[in-house]
Amino acid sequence: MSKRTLDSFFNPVQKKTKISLSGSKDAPSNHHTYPFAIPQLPPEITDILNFAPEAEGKVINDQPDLDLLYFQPYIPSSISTPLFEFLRGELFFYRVKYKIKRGPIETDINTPRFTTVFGVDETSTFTPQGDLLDATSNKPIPKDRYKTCKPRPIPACLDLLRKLTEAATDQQYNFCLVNYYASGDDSISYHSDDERFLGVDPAIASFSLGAKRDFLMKHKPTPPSDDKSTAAMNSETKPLKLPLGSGDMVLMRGTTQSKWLHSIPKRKGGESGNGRINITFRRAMVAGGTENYYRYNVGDGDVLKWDGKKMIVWGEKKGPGEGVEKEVKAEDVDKGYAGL
Ligand SMILES: O=C(O)CCC(=O)C(=O)O
Ligand SMILES: [Fe+2]
Repeated sequence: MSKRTLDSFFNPVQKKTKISLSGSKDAPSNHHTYPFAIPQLPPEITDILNFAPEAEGKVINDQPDLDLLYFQPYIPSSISTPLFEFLRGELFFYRVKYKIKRGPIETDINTPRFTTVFGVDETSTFTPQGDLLDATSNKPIPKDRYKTCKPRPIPACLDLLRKLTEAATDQQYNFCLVNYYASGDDSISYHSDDERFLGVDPAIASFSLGAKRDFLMKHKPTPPSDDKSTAAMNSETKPLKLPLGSGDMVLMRGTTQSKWLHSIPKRKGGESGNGRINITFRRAMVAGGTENYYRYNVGDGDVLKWDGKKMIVWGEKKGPGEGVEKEVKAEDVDKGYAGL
């Protein structure tokens, strides 16, 4: 039997309710699909993150079909800037280009923000070693399950936030999408995240870090009808503007996605030049969701990394640990988020 010292008798071991005790001493997250390893969050951040949410969520459901839970903030204010700096500095990003076809016309789309994504839909799970298993049989997945992408496990630094968010919102998430808006020229146009692969009335938890940006919402147009209640509702709904600050979280749930649109419009001046990160947690139900998310958030272009001042192309090394100094600018026209 081990002896207890007098000191430990008077200072009994604290019972911790932490979800994860991972700190910077643990190995970085790595996987064969990652261009480079992603460090663990430093303990200065994880220790405080366990106190989230800092504020109680406020329900916003005073308009037809709208159901939001707004945390102002969710992430304790003492760590929102360090967390923003950590994620901007340590994650890999992409500037995705793709084509859309409307009838006979093909249009080139340059996504007007930096993006990255991690996760896999409900039909598969990652082993701790990073291998994909079928979620039902627990056997390796068929080779052709993901034809257009290689799913990436959520790194520990984002998985801790995912687990905390699951507990606080009583929902489950298997995807983490990250947007980086470098300046007021970066944006996301009006869309809804109501793809079939998310199931009916999906809950989406959306975090803001860094510069304050306006989050605009408006009801989807309702088809003209003789029905009085529809006409009444069209005139009843008014657009909403949430000035999302660093650490805020908006949980969109119920019919919000099927009936409302949301956007982050371009802005001149203000804080937007300092950069903003958005993290969304979602739950995709089928393999098509996984293929969609990787296509529109990773794509097949260059890997980009923050060099302390700007995003540069990573990979073509010119010296130890350095990427080529090729600035990636927000040259894009926001032709519209396909949101397919
Ligand atoms: O940046 C935001 O707050 C919104 C991002 C968003 O709507 C999306 O990624 O679908
Ligand atoms: Fe969205």
